[in-house]
Amino acid sequence: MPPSAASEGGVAELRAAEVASYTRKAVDERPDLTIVGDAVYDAKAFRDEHPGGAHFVSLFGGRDATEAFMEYHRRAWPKARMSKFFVGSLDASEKPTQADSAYLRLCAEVNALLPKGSGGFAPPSYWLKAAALVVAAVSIEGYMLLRGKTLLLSVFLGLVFAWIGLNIQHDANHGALSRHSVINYCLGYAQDWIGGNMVLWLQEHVVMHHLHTNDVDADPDQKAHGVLRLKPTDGWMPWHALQQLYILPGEAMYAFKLLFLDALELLAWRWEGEKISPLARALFAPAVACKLGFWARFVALPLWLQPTVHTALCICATVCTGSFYLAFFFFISHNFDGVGSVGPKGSLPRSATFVQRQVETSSNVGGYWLGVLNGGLNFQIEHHLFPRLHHSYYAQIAPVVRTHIEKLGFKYRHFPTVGSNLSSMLQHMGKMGTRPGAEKGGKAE
Ligand code: HEM
Repeated sequence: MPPSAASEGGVAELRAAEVASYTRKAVDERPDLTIVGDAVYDAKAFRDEHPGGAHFVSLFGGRDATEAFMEYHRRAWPKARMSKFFVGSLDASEKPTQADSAYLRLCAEVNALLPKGSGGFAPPSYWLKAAALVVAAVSIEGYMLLRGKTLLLSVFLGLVFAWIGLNIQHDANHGALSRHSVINYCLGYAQDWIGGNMVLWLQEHVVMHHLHTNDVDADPDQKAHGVLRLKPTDGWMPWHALQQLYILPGEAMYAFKLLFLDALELLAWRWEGEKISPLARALFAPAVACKLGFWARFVALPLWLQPTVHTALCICATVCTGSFYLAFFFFISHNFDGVGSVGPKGSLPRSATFVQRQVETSSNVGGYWLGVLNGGLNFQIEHHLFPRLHHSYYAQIAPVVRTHIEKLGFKYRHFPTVGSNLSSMLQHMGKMGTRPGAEKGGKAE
């Protein structure tokens, strides 16, 4: 018996009629399905009707999308409207993910602050900034191809790449630029233009990092493979005692992983050991083509035109500058003294509410103008709470968010300057780098 599309009770009626029930493991093996709350939906059928674009739904094929829906739409799941895609219920042995009612109340407050009819998408003035960045990137790169590279321009190009990452690709790949999904989708490829990869970024950032921020097992940004010790659950190695010294140069070196090693992850269709949903496989061929295109355009062509060590150094200068700038700002916003970590032995249990998990694992720094430069990502708390809200609104909503969060009794960290945030990050790295027990004269782990 199909559920009544018009009634909120449709799912309950179906359940009474003994609909199929799925364990989480069964859904994990069925990328065409997705879980929302206590119900299972046909993601493959729904994705082409998704107003935000098929790729976002595809990436959640085989996963639980309860919190993804909540944070990307700022409202409760439209159960009745989705009843035609309902295929069964979550098995009674499983605990359904609950929507966070305090978060939904905050969403209503924030939605009321947005300009009428904007939907929280980019205001017209934003497009001038985006156009200026694209023109700058293309002109500098074109000029250097024709006239030869200089180290200074190469470093500046790296900064422009980073600003494109922060101001264009980031919003586009969170679906926050335009209500027209095709615009977000196309501009999402700005990530490939600057040397990254859109599909890997979506998996790493949208699917994993945003929903599992600072989770000791699930946040890919917290996996440092022994190079760094970021949280108390990581094992200690002697070189961690020096991690405050090598963290900053390491952020520049991260470029080489993004540019080259990521290709291996792409070919294996996974990120940090976590599979990318097979439902999103249509993104594979464009991703490989873009990667090859970047190597041809940015590495092979300049070296073919001017095969010198200087050209190679200039290429490295651009990618290392871009990598440093991006990694620096992301790193200080989730790694600072007193930051929360989620999961067993973390400071927050996974059962903590969505709001608490997002707010206590992130921090803000600076104010409006840093937001203009960095695509609002200095307002990391607002960004983590509302990733599909265009960054130009973050400074405006921040005071309301802060009041709401503090009323809930959660910690809201806002560093006044980049220097104070940096020093807190180094303090955190120093604490994590100290041999566990050493400060009390105890034994190492
Ligand atoms: C992860 C990134 C996602 C983005 C950027 C995104 C974006 C959007 C946008 C722009 C809309 C139309 C405007 C709106 O209704 O707010 C929309 C609607 C919708 N999306 Fe998504 N979406 C995402 C993920 C998902 C997922 C994972 C699901 C569920 C499997 C989902 C289910 C829906 C539904 C059901 C609607 C229609 C809502 C309604 O009419 O009330 N979305 N989405």
